[in-house]
This record gives sequence, structure tokens and C-alpha cells, in this order.
Amino acid sequence: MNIILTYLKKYRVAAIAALAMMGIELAVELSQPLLISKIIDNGIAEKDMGVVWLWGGVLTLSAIIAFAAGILSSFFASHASQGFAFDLREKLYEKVQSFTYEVFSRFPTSSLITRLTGDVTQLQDTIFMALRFMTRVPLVVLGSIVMALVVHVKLGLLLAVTLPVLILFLVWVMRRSSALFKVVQSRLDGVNGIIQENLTGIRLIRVFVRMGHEIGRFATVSGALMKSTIAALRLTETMGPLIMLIVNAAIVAVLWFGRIDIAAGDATLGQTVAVINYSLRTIGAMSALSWIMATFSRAVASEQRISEVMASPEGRGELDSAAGQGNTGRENSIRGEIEFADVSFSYPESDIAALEHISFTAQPGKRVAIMGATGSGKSSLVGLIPRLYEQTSGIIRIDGRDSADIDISRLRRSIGYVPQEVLLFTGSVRDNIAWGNEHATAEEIERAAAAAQIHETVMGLPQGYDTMIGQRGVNLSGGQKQRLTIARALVRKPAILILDDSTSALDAVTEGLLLDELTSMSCTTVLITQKISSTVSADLILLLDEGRLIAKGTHRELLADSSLYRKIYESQTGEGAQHVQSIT
Ligand SMILES: Nc1ncnc2c1ncn2[C@@H]1O[C@H](COP(=O)(O)OP(=O)(O)OP(=O)(O)O)[C@@H](O)[C@H]1O
Repeated sequence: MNIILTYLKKYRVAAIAALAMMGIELAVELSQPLLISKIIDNGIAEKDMGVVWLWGGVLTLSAIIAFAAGILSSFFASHASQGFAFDLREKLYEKVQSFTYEVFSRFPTSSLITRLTGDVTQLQDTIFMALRFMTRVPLVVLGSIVMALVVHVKLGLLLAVTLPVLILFLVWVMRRSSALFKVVQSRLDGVNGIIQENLTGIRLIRVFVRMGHEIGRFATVSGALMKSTIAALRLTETMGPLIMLIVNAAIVAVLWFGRIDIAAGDATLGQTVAVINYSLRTIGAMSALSWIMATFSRAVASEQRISEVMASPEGRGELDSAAGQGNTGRENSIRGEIEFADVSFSYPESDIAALEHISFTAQPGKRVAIMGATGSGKSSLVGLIPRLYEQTSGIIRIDGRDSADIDISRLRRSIGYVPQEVLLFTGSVRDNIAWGNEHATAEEIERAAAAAQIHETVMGLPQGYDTMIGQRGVNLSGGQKQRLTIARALVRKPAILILDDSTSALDAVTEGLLLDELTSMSCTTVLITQKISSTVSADLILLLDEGRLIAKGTHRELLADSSLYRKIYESQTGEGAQHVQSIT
């Protein structure tokens, strides 16, 4: 409830107005059976048409007022619920952006998407319903019982005794069904996860002819969602008929005792009709209850899921780094010296060390190449430089200062990072490069593209730099996409450039030209590579094996000192020999 109260506060005027209008609508509705009883007892029974016209007119007017109040109530309820959802979604999005990488990895992406969309919409619908119907239903029930008592105490009491039974029953259903709906929402995460994987991997699925398998996998999770939804709804839906049974029993009792009382002269026909009318209104309100309870139980589950996101810790300065995209590069006066002093690192939920006792120094403007088998810790090592994760022990110094003491935004603004997985955004080629530095001029964008060896290719595209790139850059080749992401990093004019296996799709000649450009840009480059052609000209090569630094030095030093490096060299100097020779 905290989330709802916190974010609805801003819209309290609209919410109160919606409730007030609903109150008017309700008051009018509750007065109608009373008016009808007057028409029967004082008008029809007494054959007084003047009374019939008078109260008939009041009845019609009250119906018009109820109609107008209902419309206004809906209007205000929509305003409050939509505004609430907009603010909550925005806040959640901001919250997720502010997570450290570590916290972010705790939530599956599909679950975060469901929480930001489905769960927020659930709360939005619930608020609308609460303002329009939810508060109305208990008030109609309570109001009807009070009015029935006012009209005729004895007959009214027959309706009133149903109330405690109904309340106990509702509380029990509510408790059980919100737990069931939590399962439903987590199954929805599962369905969204499979959809996401399938849409992302559609090419792979087609080529591997795994459509049948994937459809089966989807059917399984979708079936699980259906089963849990049915289980949750079954509970709330059996509630409706049971409530009907209880209230209908009360109506039968009112009819039975009403007949006896009318015969004895203790009640009038109009009073009995009014009490029955109030009982019918109670049934009407109650029949909406199973639907309302389902929505409300679901909202309780959604609210818990949103609270989990809201309660997760934020990373210090994470948001600033996103906001400060413009101030990139050298203006931050980071020179680019990187020192790892006895650094060890384990992933938060893993007992195995990804890196152990790593020590090296990269001088500003120099190139460090990191080599090692898959899983040896290369990506983990470079991820520590922009502090995606914090090391478990040891110190990382940038320009001689403990990087933990450097403002994280300032640190990141001076880093150009090209991750292993290429990610382009929908937009033009220019937009994609400028994403690295939104203040970059056209000339700077083209210079970065030229350095990344993609300028010529871009000029050959139909609209050059204004060519639109489809979702995930479908109209470019793997190597072209890779170079575009390198241009995006270079346009930041970074003091430190991290290339996580980002030259894998480049041919040896293009790669050589790119490395030459990097040398002339004089940024400290940390390059993960599997290719000897990239290591030969590096100022420092780090050879990793199972998280340990087993050799470091230049190409010549490692050829002399490291049997593993020699082996890699020899294995690659079959096909790539001539190129390597020419560089050395
Ligand atoms: N998010 C994570 N949580 C837990 N363990 C992880 C995580 N990412 C990587 N690891 C583990 O850390 C170790 C090092 O992984 P890392 O990605 O750094 O290797 P790598 O050398 O970059 O591999 P590759 O060349 O395949 O990219 C591996 O054992 C891996 O299983």
C-alpha cells in the first residue's frame, strides 16, 4: 500500500474529487428505493397521483444527477490513475538505471520489463477501480443495510446478519488469492523471458531448425501461466455464487417475514419492497466483488514486486554518469594510467574467484593486450576499470589515485568501452556514433568513424551518415556493426579505451589500420584479443589463465618466457604467419 499512497499523493485532489462524485452517485442510488416506497405507500396505495408525480419527478432528477456524477467520477479517477502510473513508471525506470551492475544482474531482464509494464498497469487499473467501484461496493453494501434498518428494523436485521459472514469470507479469499497471483506474475516473467529470447535469437532458431522446440518451450511456460491464473481465478470466482447464496437466503427470509408482518400490520408493502430492493442492490454490488477481489489480489502481488525493485540499493553516482554523457573525454583531465595492485575479484553470488592477485601497470597512451582462454577472466578484468563491479580485494589506481575515490561519473566519462556484444540503437548511423558523445560535431563524428575504419562504408550507404539502422542494426554486416560501436567509443575522445574482443570480426589489414589510428590517438587502450596479430605491437601483454596472470610482458618477452604464449603464437602462425611476420 505504501507505493500506492506515496505516488497517489500528488493526485489527491483528483482522487478525492472522484470519490466525492462517487459518493453523490451512491447517495442518490441509495435514496431511490426510499423514494419508490413513498410512491407505493403514499401515492399508489392512497391513489394520490400528485404524490406519484412529485416523487416520480424527484426520482428522475436524482437519476440524472447520479449519471452526471458518475461521468465526473470516471474522469477524475482516470486522471489520478494515469498520472500515478506515469510517475511510478518513470521513477522505476530511473531506479533501475541507478542500479549498480551487480544489483541489475539480480533481476532477469524479462522480470524487470514485466514489473515496469504489467505490474504498473495492474496498479493503475486497481486505482481506477478503487476510486470508481471498490470503495463503492462496500459502501453500497453498508449503506443498503443501514437504509434497510432505517426503513424497517426487523426486516433490515435479516439483511444485516449476512455482513459479518461476508467479511470473514472475503478476508480469507483475499489472503489466499494474493499469494496465488504472485505466482501468476512470476510465470508471466517466464513467458516474457521466452518471448524475448526467441525474438532476439530468431536467426539462430531458424538456422538450427529449432522452431518446433521453441514453440514447445513457449507452450510449456504459457501453459504454466494458464494453470496458475486459473487456480487464482477459480478461488475468486467461486466466491461470487457463494455470496449470492448467502444474500439470496436473506431475501427469502425478508419475503417470508415481510408477508407475516404485512398480514399482522407491522410492516407496509412499500417497506417490504424497499428492504428487498436494498437486498438486491447488495447482491448487485457483491456480484462485482469477485472481479474486484481478483484485481485487488493481483495488485497486492504487483505492489510487492514493484517494492522489491524500489527497495534495491542504488549505486552511488550511477545516475550522474548517465546524465553526464556530454562531458566526455580529456576535459576530465584523466591521463589514463591504469594500475592493478594485487586485485582479486569474485562475482557476488559465486564462490569461485574470477580474478586472483592481478598486478600490472598500463602507462598513459600505451596499449595493453589481454589474452587467455575463454572464461579466464578477461571481461571481468576490464569490467573493473569503469567499476561495473567492485574488486573483492586489492587496489585499482587511475593516474595514481584509488579509483574508488574518483567520482564514478568522471571516471566513466573518460572511458570509451566497446563491449563484446554489439548493440546498436534504432536511429541513423550518425545518431549511433553520437550516442557516445551527444555534443560531438559532424566533423568529430566523421573523424571517429574514419579512425574506426567505417567512414568509407558509411559514405557508400544510401543516405551516408543519415542512413537509418534497423532494430539491432540488421542492415549492416557483423564487422561493420563492430566498427560502428568502436567509432561510438572513439567519439568520446576517451583517455582509456576498452575493446572487449571488439576486433574479432575485422580482417587483419583493417585491424592493423585501426590499431595504427589508436596509437596516434594516444589513449590508453586495453584490448581483449585472441589474435597474435593484435598483440605483437602491444606495449604490454597480459596472459590470463583461470583468473590468474600467468605471464606479462611484450611480444618478444613472452615469446622467450611463456610456453603458453609461444604455443598460441605457433598455432596462429600457420594462416596468419605472413601478416604477423610483416608487422614484427
Ligand atoms: N555475471 C557473472 N556472475 C558469476 N560468474 C560470472 C559472471 N560473468 C562471468 N562469470 C565467471 O567468471 C569467470 C570469468 O569470466 P569472464 O567473462 O571474465 O571470462 P573471459 O575470459 O572474458 O571469457 P570469454 O573469452 O569467453 O569472454 C568465468 O568462470 C565465468 O563463468
